[in-house]
Amino acid sequence: MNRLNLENHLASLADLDGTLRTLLLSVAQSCTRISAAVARGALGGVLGSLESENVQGEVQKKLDVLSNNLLIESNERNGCLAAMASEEMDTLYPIPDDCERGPYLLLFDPLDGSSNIDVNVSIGTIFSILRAPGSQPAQESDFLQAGTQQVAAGYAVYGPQTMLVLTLGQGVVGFTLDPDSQEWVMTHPHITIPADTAEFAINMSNMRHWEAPVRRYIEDCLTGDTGPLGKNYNMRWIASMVADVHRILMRGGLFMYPRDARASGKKGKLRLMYEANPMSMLVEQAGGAAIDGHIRILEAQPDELHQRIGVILGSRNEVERVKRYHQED
Ligand SMILES: O=P(O)(O)OC[C@H]1O[C@](O)(COP(=O)(O)O)[C@@H](O)[C@@H]1O
Ligand SMILES: [Mg+2]
Ligand SMILES: [Mg+2]
Repeated sequence: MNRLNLENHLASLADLDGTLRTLLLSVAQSCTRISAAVARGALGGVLGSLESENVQGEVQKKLDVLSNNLLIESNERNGCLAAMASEEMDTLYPIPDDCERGPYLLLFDPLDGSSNIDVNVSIGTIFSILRAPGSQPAQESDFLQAGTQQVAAGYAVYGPQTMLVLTLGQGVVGFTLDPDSQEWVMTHPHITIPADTAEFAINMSNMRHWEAPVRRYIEDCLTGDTGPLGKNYNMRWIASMVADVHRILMRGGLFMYPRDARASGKKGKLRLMYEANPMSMLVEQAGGAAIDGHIRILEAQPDELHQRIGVILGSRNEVERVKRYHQED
């Protein structure tokens, strides 16, 4: 069989800047290493929590920190980066003085779906790449660029198969990690999201805190074929954004982690820079849409590195309907 791997695919893109190519291979290499740690699970002593909390007050799992360290280790010496930023680090990570610096910024959620680590359910790594504005040394403000400025975004999902899903702004492609050769083999050359769906994903336990437009939409879905949407809906909630978004990229659907009335939910739960932006770029590039309720997520102007945002993304017609419900509210 003639197999196209990630390296050959990137080499075939004539316009791709060589530094960006090196960076993408280096990020993919970090994901290969994280995948190996995830697969060892209890045998590798990687399950369970640490005593520490991250800047957002969340208890860190061993794998959150391990994955963060692997990403730093694999990427600080590749000569591609001015700095990195992560869910698990309070502020930016500057490239050390003894390493060559490069023109890009790398942001990541090293381990997404932390509550699923210890129960052997799909988890992942999400990443976003921006251009560094050029100031040396890099500053936190360099990262505060709208999602439209991303030059690449993607994720690895550690599930029944390990996959890497990537966009460089010209469609979405998917690779599967061959467990024998440890190669990322292209298995999904043109990922697209159908415009319509009859499947939604939301944490229903938060229903009493939702804003009216979200409540209205879900009530319409639950009414089924006798209600205004005229069809019966199914529901899925994995509680790993990476796995829920992966399902949507594979077969369509609507994913929502909306803002809600709780003190902790007023700004949304998911983080703009390393969760919402990269996933929104992937979803848009696959023909879907991504909004915070009112505006396109990719146009949100970030004020801080760990900023949160409401997220509604997936099949285009369904996202438009939820947007309309927000406008009518
Ligand atoms: O447990 P909840 O409230 O359903 O939240 C689940 C959401 O939180 C997240 O786990 C947040 O990401 P982290 O695990 O990286 O903190 C998302 O992946 C997921 O969609
Ligand atoms: Mg996450
Ligand atoms: Mg995380």
